[in-house]
Amino acid sequence: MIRVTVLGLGAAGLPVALALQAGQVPGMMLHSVAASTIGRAQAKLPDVSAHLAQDIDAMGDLVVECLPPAAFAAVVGPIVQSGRDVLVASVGGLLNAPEVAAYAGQGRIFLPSGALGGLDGVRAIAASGNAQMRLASEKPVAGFEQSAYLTAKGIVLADLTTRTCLFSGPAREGVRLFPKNVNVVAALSLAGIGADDTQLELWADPDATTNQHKVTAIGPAAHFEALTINLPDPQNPRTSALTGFSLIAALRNIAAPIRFA
Ligand SMILES: NC(=O)C1=CN([C@@H]2O[C@H](COP(=O)(O)OP(=O)(O)OC[C@H]3O[C@@H](n4cnc5c(N)ncnc54)[C@H](OP(=O)(O)O)[C@@H]3O)[C@@H](O)[C@H]2O)C=CC1
Ligand SMILES: O=C([O-])CC(=O)C(=O)O
Repeated sequence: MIRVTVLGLGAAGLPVALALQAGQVPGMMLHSVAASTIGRAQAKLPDVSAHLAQDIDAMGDLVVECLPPAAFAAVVGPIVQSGRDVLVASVGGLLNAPEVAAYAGQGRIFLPSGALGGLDGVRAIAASGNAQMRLASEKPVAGFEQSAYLTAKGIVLADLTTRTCLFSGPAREGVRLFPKNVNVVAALSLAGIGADDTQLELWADPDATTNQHKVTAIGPAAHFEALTINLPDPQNPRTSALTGFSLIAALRNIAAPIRFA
């Protein structure tokens, strides 16, 4: 059995821990969990060993990272360095903290599709060369946080009455400015043609009730579009409910003798 540690028990991490606990990932078992404090982790999962996210010795063979982006680099780098494999929800962390990616090889880093559909087609189109890729993402206003960048652009989220473009530009810049919102474009970039050549448009819509992500990938062999319409997690509207299921699907794939690749 592969022993799994889940770091972060919010919208993404809690469903993963519960699925492991319920035996829904063949070949894997829930070993331990972490939240912002040991007490908060124990309150959510009283029967599971809880520790801090920095306590590497307490972790199992495979770690599922579901932390806020700000915690990513300091926590994930040393875990990968310790030789453990990590399935990462905060995919944008790999762009914002490239030193973490440099440790891959000591332990492996697995990337899920997260709240996005279509990365299989994206990878094939990227392999065909000469591709163009872009993502248009749209969320309810409650899915965003006011930031210095938005204020400098004259955008006050609380005042928005119409669908508004918050950002248009290269994925790398979008991930830097909106680390909690566009892990999806980080995943698209890493699966496809890279964060400098992938384009992002980010929209906030006061009337929206779903998080929508539309991938467009154009290559010499195929033209591909994938629209994912996600329901937001009820507790955390920034995060789509599909994210946790994508992590569960990724764990099943990692454990399976016959895998998608
Ligand atoms: N790849 C993708 O497509 C997507 C990725 N994401 C990303 O996934 C990550 C997790 O998102 P989500 O589940 O929505 O986040 P939440 O805010 O819902 O949950 C975060 C969890 O991390 C815990 N936490 C906070 N700080 C620490 C710390 N220092 N050590 C240990 N635990 C800590 C919190 O603890 P407590 O419960 O005590 O508050 C909480 O359980 C984020 O980076 C998010 O941007 C999100 C959506 C899609
Ligand atoms: O959950 C979503 O729809 C997308 C998201 O927050 C992210 O990619 O960071």
